[in-house]
Amino acid sequence: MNTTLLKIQDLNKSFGNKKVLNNINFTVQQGHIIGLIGANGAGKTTIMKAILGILPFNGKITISDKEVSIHQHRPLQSVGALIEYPGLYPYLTGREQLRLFSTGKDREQKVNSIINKLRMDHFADQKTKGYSLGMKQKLGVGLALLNNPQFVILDEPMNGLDPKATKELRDLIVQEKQNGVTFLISSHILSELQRIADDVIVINHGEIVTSTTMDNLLAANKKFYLIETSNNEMASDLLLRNNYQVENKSALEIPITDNFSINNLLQLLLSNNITINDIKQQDGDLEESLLKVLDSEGK
Ligand SMILES: Nc1ncnc2c1ncn2[C@@H]1O[C@H](COP(=O)(O)OP(=O)(O)OP(=O)(O)O)[C@@H](O)[C@H]1O
Repeated sequence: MNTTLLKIQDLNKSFGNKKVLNNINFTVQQGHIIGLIGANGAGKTTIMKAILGILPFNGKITISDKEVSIHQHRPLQSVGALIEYPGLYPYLTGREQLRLFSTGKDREQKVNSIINKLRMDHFADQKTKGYSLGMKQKLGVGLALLNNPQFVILDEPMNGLDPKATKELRDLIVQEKQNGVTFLISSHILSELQRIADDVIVINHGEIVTSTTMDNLLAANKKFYLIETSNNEMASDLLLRNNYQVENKSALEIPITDNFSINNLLQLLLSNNITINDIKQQDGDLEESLLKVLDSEGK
C-alpha cells in the first residue's frame, strides 16, 4: 500500500522580483527514492530548503500530513538532510562532529554505526580542516543519516565522491530504502539516479516538466536492436524495402517502433539467406530521455 509521506501543493518562491519556483506540486510515497533532476539554477535546492522550512515560501508543504513552514519544524524531527556543502567545524574531527549532532539514546553506537556504514574509519579521527571534498561529502551524508531518519533529503550527494565511494553510497541508500527510509535526491549525475531512483521529477526554470516513474522515463526513450549479420548492407536494403526503420546501416541499428516484431524481422533476414551473428537490445538511456523531455517542452 502506498502512503504519502511528503505533499507539496502550489509551492511558489520568488527572490525579490525573480520568480524561481512556479506552482510546484508533487507527492512522495513512503519508502521510495525520488530523483530531482534539473539543470543548474533550475530550483532543486530551493525546493529542498522549502521542505526543510529554512526559507519562507508560498504554498503548502506537509510531511506525514503535518504542515512545515519557516515557523513550524516539528514534522522535521525524523528528517535528515544534506543541503549544498556540509557546514563543518574545521577544528573538530569527523567523529566529534557526529557526536555533537547525535541525539536520543545510543548516541555512541549511532556514531560508530555511521562511521562503519560510510567506511570513514581511516579519517574519522582527523580534523575536518584537512579533509578532501569527498571526505567532507561523506561526513555530510553521515550527519544526514546519523539519527536514523525516516526521510532523507540529499542535495547532490555524489559531489566529489570517487567511483568506489559513489557505489558505496548508492548501496547504502538502497539498503536504507529497504529498511523503509524515503529519499529525495538531487543530482547532475543522471546515471546515478537511473540506478536507484523509483520516481523522477524533472524541473526546469522553476517548473515541473515531468513527474513520472524512472521506468516510464526510460521507456520514453526509443530502444534499439543492434543486429550483426553476414551482410549488413544487404540486410539493411532488405529491411528498408520492407518498411523497417534502419538508423545506422553499417551496424544495423533498428528502432523498436509500435507493432514491432523481432520474429518477423529475423524471419525476413533468414529467409533471404542472411545469417544473424549477433543481436542485442540497447536499453533506454536516462540522459537521452531527459533531453527529449526537455526538447519536447520546447525549453
Ligand atoms: N538567496 C537567493 N537569493 C537570490 N536568488 C537566489 C537565492 N537562492 C537561489 N537563488 C536563485 O534561484 C534559482 C534557483 O536556484 P537553486 O539553487 O534552487 O537551483 P538548483 O537547481 O539547486 O541549481 P544547482 O544545480 O546549480 O545547485 C537560481 O536562479 C538562483 O540564482
